[in-house]
Amino acid sequence: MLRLPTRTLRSTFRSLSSYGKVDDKIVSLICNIVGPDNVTTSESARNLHGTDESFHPTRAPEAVVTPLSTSHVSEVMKICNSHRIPVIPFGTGTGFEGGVGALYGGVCMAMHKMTEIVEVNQSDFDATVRAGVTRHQLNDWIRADGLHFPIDPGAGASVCGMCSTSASGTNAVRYGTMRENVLNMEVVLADGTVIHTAGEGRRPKKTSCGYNLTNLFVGSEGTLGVITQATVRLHGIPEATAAAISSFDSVQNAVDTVVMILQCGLPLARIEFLNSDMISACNKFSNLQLKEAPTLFLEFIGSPSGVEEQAMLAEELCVGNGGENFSWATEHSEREQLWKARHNCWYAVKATYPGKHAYSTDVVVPVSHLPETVVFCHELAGEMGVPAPIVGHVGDGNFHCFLLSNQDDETETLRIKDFSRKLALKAQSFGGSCTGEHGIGLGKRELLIEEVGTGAFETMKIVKKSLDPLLIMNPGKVIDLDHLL
Ligand SMILES: Cc1cc2c(cc1C)N(C[C@H](O)[C@H](O)[C@H](O)COP(=O)(O)OP(=O)(O)OC[C@H]1O[C@@H](n3cnc4c(N)ncnc43)[C@H](O)[C@@H]1O)c1[nH]c(=O)[nH]c(=O)c1N2
Ligand SMILES: O=C(O)C(=O)Cc1ccccc1
Ligand SMILES: [Mn+2]
Repeated sequence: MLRLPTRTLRSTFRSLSSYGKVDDKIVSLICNIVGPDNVTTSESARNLHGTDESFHPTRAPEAVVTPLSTSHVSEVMKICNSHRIPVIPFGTGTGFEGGVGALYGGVCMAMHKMTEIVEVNQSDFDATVRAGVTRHQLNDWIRADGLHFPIDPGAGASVCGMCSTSASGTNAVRYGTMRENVLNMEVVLADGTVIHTAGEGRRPKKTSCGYNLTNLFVGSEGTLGVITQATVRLHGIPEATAAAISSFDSVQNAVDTVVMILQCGLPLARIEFLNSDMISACNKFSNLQLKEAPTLFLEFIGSPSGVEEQAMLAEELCVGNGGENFSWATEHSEREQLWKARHNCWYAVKATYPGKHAYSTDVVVPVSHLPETVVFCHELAGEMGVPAPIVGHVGDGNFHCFLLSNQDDETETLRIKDFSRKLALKAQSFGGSCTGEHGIGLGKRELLIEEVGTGAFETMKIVKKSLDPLLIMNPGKVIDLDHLL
């Protein structure tokens, strides 16, 4: 039976609610560890490291530290823990949920100088990278070996940042998310202890060895420790690839087609849905001439003949549901142009509505509920007068609705929050989740409680307090401090 913390524990926590300041003494202690070039209190560096892609309220950290090694991270953690100073890990700042803001002050642990690709085991299909390595850098390194790391959040995120948010992207329908692709991580805990979640040097493709600490830290959003190294799965670059596109006369028909294609067991590499507002933004931003209608982008991989067979079957299913303009390309440059435009959706909509604040929803539902959830989203946006470009990794039942508001218009901002909440509750009512890949951060903390229920939430609190009793790791994210004090 799970229990709330005892009264004594509660009063201890209450007395800890004020954090230590990063004064000159702390800066000089940190400087002694990492050297003067690797700690700064400059305003520009602090501002840069306090913000991500989101519109969530934020605050700059008091100092930015750039460790060069795991032992640097560990020694800095020991200082921060003993002075009760918040530590906020920072990868590349491409997150969507306000994860890097220093809400209670403290030190930003910016990982970009830990850039080593430690090893690539070509014949075992795995690689180990330090925290500053981005997914693009890893892919550039392994391409000549015929390998790739397919998890693709549009941005050039760090691999360890992706571990931290449990990221995925357009390839997840084929290759899974970070959860299925991380084999081991080195993590520095709040008190400076260094652990390897699956044991030092281990990289088995399967394991039944005790509690799954790897998946505890995947998705922990910097609230349980600093991930200093990750061992990830790699995959072979497919022999042949084809991309296809088809437009529909209604959202319903387009999304029904997705369900049908999945039910036929067609081994897709990607299947993405874009509504007409999103296509319109992409046409302008990426200089495309696509019909402004609900559209599917698809990709097939395998042998040349297998790819052709898949594309023809997909075409049949699309046409059967009223899909028009089915066209497919095997040419690398044509495919690149299409997927580049898809990955630039975020920037395309931001450019279409300059000056507006952008927010993205991230619901995911069991795929049989996808059509009604997307249609619900589309109609609710219409009713509420909210412009709503939609794009989604529909093969996983996951989609994003891009919401825009005037920064100074409080009513509009509230309307968007209300919309986002209604959509998340709808997804939860279908057995889905308020976030498929962007995380909880700041905006979805209440939805987390509704989603997992009291028992699981209390268990999460116990985990957090056990690993970080002084609550210094990225405070205020995922679980509101009020719930922990
Ligand atoms: C244009 C575009 C498109 C997309 C996306 C972004 C952008 C700008 N994203 C979101 C984003 O890329 C994703 O959340 C990444 O995992 C964030 O990685 P960063 O390295 O930028 O982490 P960032 O620095 O933004 O940090 C994110 C969170 O992780 C923590 N963190 C970072 N590094 C850590 C470390 N080493 N140890 C512990 N905690 C750490 C931070 O404290 C913070 O809470 C996304 N995502 C997605 O899943 N699917 C998608 O399709 C897209 N698409
Ligand atoms: O492109 C994606 O898949 C994203 O996760 C980012 C995003 C979110 C909402 C609208 C456009 C892009
Ligand atoms: Mn996405």
